[in-house]
This record gives sequence, structure tokens and C-alpha cells, in this order.
Amino acid sequence: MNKKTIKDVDVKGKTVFCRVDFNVPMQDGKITDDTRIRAALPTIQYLADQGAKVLLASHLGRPKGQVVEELRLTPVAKRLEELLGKKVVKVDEAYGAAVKAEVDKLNNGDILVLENVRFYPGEEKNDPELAKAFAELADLYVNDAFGAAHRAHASTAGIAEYLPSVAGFLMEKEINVLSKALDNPDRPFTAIIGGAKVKDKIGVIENLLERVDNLIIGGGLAYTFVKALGHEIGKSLLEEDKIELAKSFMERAKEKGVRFYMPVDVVVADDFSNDANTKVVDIDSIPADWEALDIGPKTAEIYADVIQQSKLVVWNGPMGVFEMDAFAKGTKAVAESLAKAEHTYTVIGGGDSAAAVEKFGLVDKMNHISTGGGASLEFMEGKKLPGVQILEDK
Ligand SMILES: Nc1ncnc2c1ncn2[C@@H]1O[C@H](COP(=O)(O)OP(=O)(O)OP(=O)(O)O)[C@@H](O)[C@H]1O
Ligand SMILES: O=C(O)[C@H](O)COP(=O)(O)O
Repeated sequence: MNKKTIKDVDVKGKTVFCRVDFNVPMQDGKITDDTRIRAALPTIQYLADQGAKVLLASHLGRPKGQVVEELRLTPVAKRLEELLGKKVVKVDEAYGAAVKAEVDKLNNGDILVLENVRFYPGEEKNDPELAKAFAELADLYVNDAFGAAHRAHASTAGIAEYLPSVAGFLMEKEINVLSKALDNPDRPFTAIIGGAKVKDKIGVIENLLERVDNLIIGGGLAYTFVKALGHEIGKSLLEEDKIELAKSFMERAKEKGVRFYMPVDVVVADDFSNDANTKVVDIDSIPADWEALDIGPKTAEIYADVIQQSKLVVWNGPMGVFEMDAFAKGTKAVAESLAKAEHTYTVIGGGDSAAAVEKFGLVDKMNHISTGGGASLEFMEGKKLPGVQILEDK
């Protein structure tokens, strides 16, 4: 990464406005997965150890510029306190005189969590006044919120106009891993693209077709490709208006010498439900009244072989409706193949693929699981992320 990091500046005695992505899943006021908080610990700990006064800013959910009680960052601050084993101060606002008074009380090494930045309408509008108000609290801006780096908001981008701005360790690691994959991949390089819709993956397929050796397709989006090949797909997901695009992707793959893998068999169901009747059929035999909700065992085996022979695999999007056990086998098989492939560097795009790896208990077996869903997708599309762009060059 050609951006300055916290290692390039002296933080001792400085007040640091550190943007993190503490947008964690919550249920009934409890955090159900604290991965994102843990992922920010190296930066937080380093800043505190170096004698900075650390202000942590994050969004949680989408409160749309209003105070939503359930979206306060109080439980997150508590969890952080447990993980760090040291006191963390939490304030109920994110800027202003009352917050400044609390900041003034901090000693070097102290940590303070600001309130949800999306309680303010100016955050998502990237309002310069709000960005300035955030900046007035601190001497230095650190962006460690890779998961929100695709958003040009006041706390992820605007603030950098008013303070020296550098990356945290998580941001650095995410960018380094993903850039290496795109710009200088170990080969064979395989991308596995699944998920629900072609529409959401157009950019990423386009960009990866220029770079990979193998492209594996799965999930709901596969059936538009299957249809493009002339097979009947019953009630499986279809984006009629993307059939021509799917064809053109397959043609481009051929021209580029990219091996394009699609399901050869699938699990079909007579209902979108875990209790549906199911059977495994070949890809050219999907019954008219049934829908394909997972890849089949023959397909999983082929995909496993490709994974095994790859030096680098990037995976984005599940192979089937993995939330229902009846249709989780294909996604599980891919996750297990990645876990087993000892000579393969595995990068899991955030979002649902990361959730699947978590569900199957294989987190420790992957080389890199991105903390960003939308952010990693946009990065893999080749887009510039505003939250990275605004940081100072080395
Ligand atoms: N064959 C299928 N039919 C219908 N839905 C499917 C099928 N295969 C996968 N899905 C659904 O696709 C959804 C995931 O799609 P999405 O495009 O959101 O994935 P993702 O890119 O991993 O997600 P994120 O945007 O969170 O990163 C899952 O909820 C899954 O149930
Ligand atoms: O969960 C995420 O992908 C990030 O925290 C960004 O959240 P957003 O999609 O609400 O901007």
C-alpha cells in the first residue's frame, strides 16, 4: 500500500480520531459476532501503547441521521473493554463541547468511544461542517474502517480535509492482501463467484476475467448462465435481462483463455423451504416446477479439484441457500476444500461468504477473511475506495 500508516507518524501525546468499522450484528442488544471489534484491536492497542489518546468513531446499522436507541455504541464499548482488559470511556455524542470536555480529561493511552456517527444527518452527506467538528476533537485522523472505506462520509473521507490522515493496520492488511491478489497474483489464480444476483457481480466478474486463470460460478446467479447455455432452469433464479451479458462473459473467458466452471449438477427443490422435497439432477435436467438451490456433489468435486490446484483463490458469495441446511452442502464443500488446500492462499470476500465460513467453523483455516462486504466487492471491481484515496501518500 502506498499510503502512510500509523507507523509513519509520531502519535505520542496526540489525540487521534480513529475511524473503525464496529458495525457488528446485534440481536436483542447483544453482539452476535465481534469479529470486526477484534480485527481493530491491533491498531487500537498500538495507538494506546504508543501514548496516544484514542477516540474511536464508528457507525452501527443505518439510523439515517437520527438517534436510534438500539443503535448506540454502548454495548460495543463494553465488549471492547472486555477484549482489551482496560477501561474504555463511552460518550453519548460524537462531537461538540460535552465530548471535548471528556476528551480533555483523557491521559495518554486512554480510549474513548464516540457515539454512532450515523445519528447525524451530515455523516452520510459528507457534510464539511460535521467533518470539521469531528476534526476539532483531534490532532490526527486514522482510518482503520476498511468495511466502510467504500463510503465517502464525513468520518470516512471528509475529515481528512482537516487533519493529517493515515491508515491503521487493518486497513493496511486488507488493502495489501486484495491488491496483491488483483495486481500480482500467485498462479493458478481462481475466483469463485456466487451469491444471489448477476446484477450485483457484473463489475467483479468483468474485472476478474482480466486477471484469473479459473472462474468458478455458483449460487443463484449461476442459473442465468445456465439459461444462456440453452438449458431449462425451471423456477431457479433468472435475470432475463442479463442473459446476453452472461453469454458475453463466457465468450470473453474463452478469448482470454480463462477456464470457466459452472455447475454440472444441482440440488433442486419443489419449494423454497428447508422442508421441501429435494433431489440431485444434472444441469440439463432441472424439472419445470422445481428450483435449483445448491450445487450438486459432482460439481462440488470438480470445484474442489480446481481449488486444490490453485495457488490463490478469492471467494465471494455462497454456492447455494446456505442459510437452510438442506441447501448448505455445496457452500460447505467449497469452504472445506479451501480449508484443506494447504498450498493455496485463500481470500474470503466479506459478507455472506465470511458468514458461511464462520457457520462451518473454518475461520482459522482461511488465510484472509475480509472484514468488508461491500468494500471488498468494490475493491475487486477495481474501484478506488474513497476512505483509502483520502489518506496521505507515502
Ligand atoms: N440458488 C440460489 N437460489 C436463491 N438464492 C440463492 C441461491 N444461492 C445463493 N442464494 C442466496 O444468495 C444470498 C447471498 O447473495 P449475495 O449476493 O448477497 O452474496 P454476497 O455477495 O456474499 O453477500 P454480501 O453482499 O453480504 O457480501 C444468500 O442469502 C443465499 O441464500
Ligand atoms: O457492514 C458493512 O458492509 C459496512 O459496515 C458498511 O455498512 P453500510 O453498507 O451500512 O454502509
